[in-house]
This record gives sequence, C-alpha cells and structure tokens, in this order.
Amino acid sequence: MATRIRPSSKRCTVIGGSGFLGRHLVEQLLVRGYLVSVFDIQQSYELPGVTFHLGDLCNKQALLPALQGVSLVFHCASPFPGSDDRSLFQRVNVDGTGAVLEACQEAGVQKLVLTSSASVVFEGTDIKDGKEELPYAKKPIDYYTETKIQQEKLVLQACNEENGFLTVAIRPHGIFGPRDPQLVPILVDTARRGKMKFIIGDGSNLVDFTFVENVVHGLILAAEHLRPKSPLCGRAYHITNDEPVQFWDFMSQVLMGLGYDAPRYHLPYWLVYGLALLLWLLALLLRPVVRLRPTFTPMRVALAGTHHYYSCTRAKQDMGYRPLVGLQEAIVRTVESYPHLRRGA
Ligand SMILES: NC(=O)C1=CN([C@@H]2O[C@H](COP(=O)(O)OP(=O)(O)OC[C@H]3O[C@@H](n4cnc5c(N)ncnc54)[C@H](O)[C@@H]3O)[C@@H](O)[C@H]2O)C=CC1
Ligand SMILES: CC(C)CCC[C@@H](C)[C@H]1CC[C@H]2C3=C(CC[C@]12C)[C@@]1(C)CCC(=O)C[C@@H]1CC3
Repeated sequence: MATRIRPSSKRCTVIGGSGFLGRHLVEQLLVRGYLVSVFDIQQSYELPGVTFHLGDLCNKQALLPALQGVSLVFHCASPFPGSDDRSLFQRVNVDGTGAVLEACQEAGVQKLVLTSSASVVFEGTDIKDGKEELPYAKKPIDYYTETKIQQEKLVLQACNEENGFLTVAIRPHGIFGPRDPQLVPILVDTARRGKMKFIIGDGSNLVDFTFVENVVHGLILAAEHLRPKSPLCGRAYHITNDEPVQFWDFMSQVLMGLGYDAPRYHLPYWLVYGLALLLWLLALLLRPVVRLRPTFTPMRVALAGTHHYYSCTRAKQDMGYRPLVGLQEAIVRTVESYPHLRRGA
C-alpha cells in the first residue's frame, strides 16, 4: 500500500485551477498563505509556488498524485456550459466527480468544496429571492444543468463526519470579471455581429450577476468554516453579489462601457424562446451533417427573459459571507480589463 503524506491544513488542490474561476481562486489562496496545486487537463498560466498536475479528472490514478498531503480540495472543473455534448457532461460532471470523490477519500483529503451552480433549481421560469430549500429542477433546461444537479447530489451525499470527509457545495450565479471567457466575449461577439439590438421581454426581469472575487471569497469562507458538526456539512450555499439587477441593464452597462450600443427594441419572450427551441432542434437533427452553434440557445433566452435571483442569507448566517466588491465597481473593473474587446480595437 502507498504511504500517505500527512495532510497539512494549508495545502490544497484546485481541480479546474487553469480555468476562469479556478485561476482567481488560486491567486487568492496564495495571498492567504495556502500552498496550492492545480489539477487540470490544461495549463493556461504559470505562477511561482503553484504546482501543476495535468490530467483528466475522470482518471482516479491521474488525480491521486495531485492529492497527496492535501487536506482541502476545491472542485471547479466543468465542460463549457454552452456545449451540446451530453456524453461529455455525463463523463466529466457525474462520472468524473465520482472519481474525484473516490480519489479524495483514498488520499486522506478532509474537505471538498464543490463549485455547483444556482442553476440547479432553475427550470426556465421566474425565481425571486430563491432559497436553498427550493427543489432541484425536475426538468433541467439543458445537459449542463442536468449533470450539475447530479454532481451536487453526489458530493453532498458523500459528506461523512465519521470517516472525517466533509463536503459542501457553493452555488454561484452568473460569474463575471476579468479573464471570463464566456459572458463578456459572447456578448461582444453577438454585438459585433449586429445581433444585440433586441431586449427579450419587457426588460424588467431581475437577475444575479456575481463578481468572480466574491465567488472566490465564498469558496474560501466555505472551506474555512467546514468543520465537524458545523452547519455547512453536506449543504449547499448560494453565493451572489446580493444586488439583483435588471438583466438588460447589466448587459447594456457592459456593452456601453466597451463602446457598443445598448439593445433598444423589444421582442416577446415566448416568440424568441420558441425560435431558439426550433433552432436547437434543427441543430440536433443536422448534427451528423453540420455542427450548428446557435448564439440564442433556449437556456440563454430563458436566462435573459426571466427573473432569477437568489437569497444568500444562509451563507451570511453560517459563514459570515458578505460580497467584497459591489456591482458597480465590479462592472467598471470588468470593462477596463477587456481593452481588446472595445469597439474598434
Ligand atoms: N461561469 C459561470 O457563470 C458559472 C460557473 N459555475 C461553475 O464554476 C466552475 C468553474 O467555471 P469557469 O471557471 O467559468 O469555467 P472554465 O471553463 O473557465 O474552467 C473550467 C476548467 O475545468 C477544466 N476541465 C474541464 N474538464 C476537465 C477534466 N475532464 N479534467 C480536468 N480539468 C477539466 C478546464 O480545462 C478549465 O480549466 C464550474 O464548475 C462551473 O460549472 C457555476 C455558476 C456560474
Ligand atoms: C446572447 C445574449 C442573449 C446573452 C449573452 C450573455 C450570456 C452569454 C450570459 C448571460 C447569463 C450567463 C450565464 C451563464 C453563461 C453565460 C450567460 C448565459 C451560465 C449558464 C454559466 C454556467 C452556470 O452555472 C449558470 C450561468 C447563468 C448565467
């Protein structure tokens, strides 16, 4: 049997640490004095003091060396949410998370903090001040959400105080900030193609967008408050900016900050949703012949046209969470970080 290295409480591994959220987390962990390893299928940067382990999280044997002597693991890896590859989501988010859980327990890891998503309760209809008690979506809106639900269940069920293995899930919503490969780049790409002229619905729907540094703060607080007998064991926590904003107001601020026009004309929600559904079906039918990647997917239209904001009272009570960066400052810092996406750049 392989000898176990004694875990140190300040030694942690970030699975998915090369990604947008993962890298911000790694940087903040270093500031807070942690010794950090990254496990990812790719290495996207170098940082003094960070050890990279390259591999697929579905492979337990590849994971084990990255978990030696580690007491705390953050799991922030996922395929791109906009993908339509069902088997990839199943393999990475569900089977892969199973492998992560096995590897953690085999390596003697004491705590696992999962980055789940507030979308696990979203079915495409309004959610206002949603609490964690809301049931999981019965009809998840896409494969990403379907497998994030299964992933969260697996991780929370694995929490076992007797065996000394504690788990918690953090559910952020609409993460944005410098280096985000999704929200701002997709928005700007859509604007550059002249497709950001329309507001879906009446534009009054409130949504949570969460600055990446606040998500990182929530993840680290969760890790530090996750102890035997603490209320965090085996539970999920919403982490947001706690400042719901009109979806189209937020998009307009980002677009105008980068020199693009804000959308002005209104289209009925159900018309756009129906068209997005048709396009999605068409893309599915034509998949063997040609790979269509519609910008307006049913999921994005639902996110753009409904209220969905969440309460973080539980995180405030159990781990003293407060967003560190307000929404306005976060938007300014985000816009300033994308000079290459400005109009005319
Ligand atoms: N971006 C958002 O708005 C939200 C994201 N989340 C969750 O936050 C987490 C991080 O997301 P982002 O940083 O935005 O995504 P990202 O795509 O920037 O990072 C994901 C990382 O996971 C890695 N990865 C993917 N498959 C892997 C595999 N099989 N083995 C090892 N590494 C693998 C990728 O290489 C990448 O570095 C994900 O779990 C996502 O579901 C939750 C709520 C909102
Ligand atoms: C084309 C426009 C209608 C919308 C452009 C912006 C969108 C790309 C983003 C707006 C809300 C975002 C969001 C996510 C991805 C990017 C957006 C759709 C997630 C699906 C990412 C993964 C999650 O866990 C939930 C997020 C909800 C909000």
